[in-house]
Amino acid sequence: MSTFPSATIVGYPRIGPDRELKRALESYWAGKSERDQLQSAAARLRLQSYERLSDLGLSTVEAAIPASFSYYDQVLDVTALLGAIPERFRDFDIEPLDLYFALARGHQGAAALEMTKWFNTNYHYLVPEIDAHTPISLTHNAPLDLYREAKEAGITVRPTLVGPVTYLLLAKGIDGYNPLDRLDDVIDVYAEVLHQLYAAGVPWVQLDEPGVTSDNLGITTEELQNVLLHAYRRLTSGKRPSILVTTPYGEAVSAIETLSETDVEAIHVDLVHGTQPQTWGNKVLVAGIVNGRNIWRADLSGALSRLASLPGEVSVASSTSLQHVPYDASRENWESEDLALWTAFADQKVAEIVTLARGLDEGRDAVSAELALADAAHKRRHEAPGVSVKAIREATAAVTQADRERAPYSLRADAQAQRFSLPAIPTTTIGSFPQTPQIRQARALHAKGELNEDQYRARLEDEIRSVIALQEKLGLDVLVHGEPERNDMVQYFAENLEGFTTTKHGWVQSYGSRCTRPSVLWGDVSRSAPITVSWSTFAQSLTDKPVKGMLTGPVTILAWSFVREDLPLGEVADQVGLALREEVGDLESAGIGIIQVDEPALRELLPLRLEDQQEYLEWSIGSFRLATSGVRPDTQIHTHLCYSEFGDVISAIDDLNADVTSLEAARSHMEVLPELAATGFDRGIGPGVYDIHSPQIPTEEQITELLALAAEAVPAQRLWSNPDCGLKTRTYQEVIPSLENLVRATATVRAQLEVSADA
Ligand SMILES: Nc1nc2c(c(=O)[nH]1)N[C@@H](CNc1ccc(C(=O)N[C@@H](CCC(=O)N[C@@H](CCC(=O)N[C@@H](CCC(=O)O)C(=O)O)C(=O)O)C(=O)O)cc1)CN2
Ligand code: MET
Ligand SMILES: [Zn+2]
Repeated sequence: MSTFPSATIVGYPRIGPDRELKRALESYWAGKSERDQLQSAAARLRLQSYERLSDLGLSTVEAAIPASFSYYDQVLDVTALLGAIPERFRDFDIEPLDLYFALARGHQGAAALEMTKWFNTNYHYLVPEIDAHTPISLTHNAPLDLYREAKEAGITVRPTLVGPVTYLLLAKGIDGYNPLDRLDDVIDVYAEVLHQLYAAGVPWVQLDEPGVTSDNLGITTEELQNVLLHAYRRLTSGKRPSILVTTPYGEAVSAIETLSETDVEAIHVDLVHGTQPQTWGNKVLVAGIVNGRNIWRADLSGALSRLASLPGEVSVASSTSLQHVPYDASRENWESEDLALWTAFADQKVAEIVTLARGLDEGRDAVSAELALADAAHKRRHEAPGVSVKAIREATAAVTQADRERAPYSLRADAQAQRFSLPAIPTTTIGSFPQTPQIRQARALHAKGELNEDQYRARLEDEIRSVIALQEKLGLDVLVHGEPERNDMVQYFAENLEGFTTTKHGWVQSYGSRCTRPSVLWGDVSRSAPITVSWSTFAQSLTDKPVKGMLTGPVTILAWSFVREDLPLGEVADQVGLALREEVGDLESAGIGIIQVDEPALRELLPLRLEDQQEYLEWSIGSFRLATSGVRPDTQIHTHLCYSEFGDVISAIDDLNADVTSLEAARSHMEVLPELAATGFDRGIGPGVYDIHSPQIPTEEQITELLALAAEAVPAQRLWSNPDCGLKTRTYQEVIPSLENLVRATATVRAQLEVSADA
């Protein structure tokens, strides 16, 4: 076995410091550039990343640098490697890279693979579809290509793949099939890949097994143990490079003990989100001590003490891949010196890891300057203005259970029915309308000072006028203003609340070419002025139909931001909840009768371990209720959740106590409705009747079929008709015919119900 480097990372961002990969991908997809242009842009990006990591101190000779590139998604990469292509894609005569994109984005009527959240992050992977007949055999050893490409540039990288167990745990079995039944076929391919890597002289390979940290994947600890033993005994039996298995995102003690009974050479542990195992045999322990999920400067002194207490051969690493954080904090123009001092993005984290490795090797004194700086940053957090604001602390301390309660639902339902007199199965949308290039451009000009406040506002009001006119023409029942003023549903609120800051270059990949700039929640949160009221009242002034007020909920604001770690999350959530409660109150006072508070990330933040879930649900639901319970009975509160897999939070949907809940449901054919009914849920529900993630326009028949299915599970008085999610990523060309079909289909189902009621 060759030695393992003393410092490494689990993975590095790949979208490019200036989103070069995003631009190259979107240009290629739009037919504006050739495949080889995309491929050379990607190669440039990879080599630049390796050089950067080497400048930051990772070894170029010891396999310290992971080859963690992906064109779209690391799980899809394995699907491509295995050739595990669902039948609907098998007859296309297209190049492998185009087939890869077809799986991600759909192609000529073949629906894309489903996309879902990667563990408890805002990154999405493409769900493999595996059944007894899925072809599984090595297509092309892409990890080997990456190794050779780097080798030519004089750098020994560590090929990195999602491990076989996690791959199958994340896969979807067709018709109840258990994907793990194909474990041996998958291992055959991995073994072949490893053998080829070995033959090419690759010293180390990394297999990521985050699946072992989750209780939500339908496997018992015991079964997992057997599967791991079987997989890694087989994988280590042939000729192969040394193997590092990583276990990021959570608690992995028992899996690590199991892995230590196999012949893998190194095991990674997430020491930030999990606990330290008792034993890891004679393996190299790759200690994930620098947090890959946040952007706060590490407590180097504490980390070094902890590392020094670990017996055996230890390598210093990130807790997870750094793909969840932006590249470089030094590029930001921070609004205070404190923020500059407190923050560390991927590059700063690599430097921290290198520092810790040096401290471990040469002793504390060798890194005393770095330790002192980190200590000073932590000390400063306690004193800095805005970190602890007395009035805000008093307000959250004064919250009572009564602040989280509304009048009984029956009373609300009557008051609302009188106030709004909506038809059966009211039609609505989830909030955003297409973010056109013109809107984005106006925002960019406004940011540069080339459009003043009034000019920018005037453009957005024009947009709202046209969105309202369109909805009236379509015949929708409850309208929205379309959210044109928002760059992002979280960032927009962060820009308008105290206690947050936002970044200019802090892009993080969310899925494919789509990125977000997570906001930074560093201080106590409060609202200094109304945020959305003028937009909502402007929109309402244009129509007699109700226009929904539109807010993002506390849990989602937290989930999609980098949150301070010196206060319990539940308390931070209540601060945000109180700020939103003021906004809800102002919307109500301004005559907005329906207010939607989106919580698409409620499921995402659900802890991976069962034992932690109850506490989470208490504070998360509590903060939503705090935000929404201050209103009159005749004010209708809506919420919106996406990303199916509601199973684990199904009772939480009821506990939110919203009057109307819209849910993603189209791709899963309304499966959620009977589950929800079983919990006793009896309020308004809008199961999505078409999938907005696909560019394909749903037909009237398709929508009618889904809505009729929904009408079997939910009485018409409580059923709503809406798309699965917001329309911001779509074009008007797609949106207009889709909504026309939605309105027609709804009319058809209403008529069917009347006929059967008369009969
Ligand atoms: N935070 C967050 N997480 C989420 C979602 C979400 O909406 N927000 N939705 C779910 C799915 N994830 C998504 C993530 C990103 C996007 C998305 O559309 N991202 C846009 C960027 C959105 C944005 O921040 N736009 C800004 C900045 C846009 C921009 O790139 N501006 C140009 C300049 C303007 C121009 O000339 O076009 C630039 O900076 O170069 C704006 O509109 O103001 C993208 O990648 O393209 C959609 C869904 C789950 N997680
Ligand atoms: C990711 S959930 C999106 C909800 C938001 N109101 C929208 O329509 O875009
Ligand atoms: Zn949504």
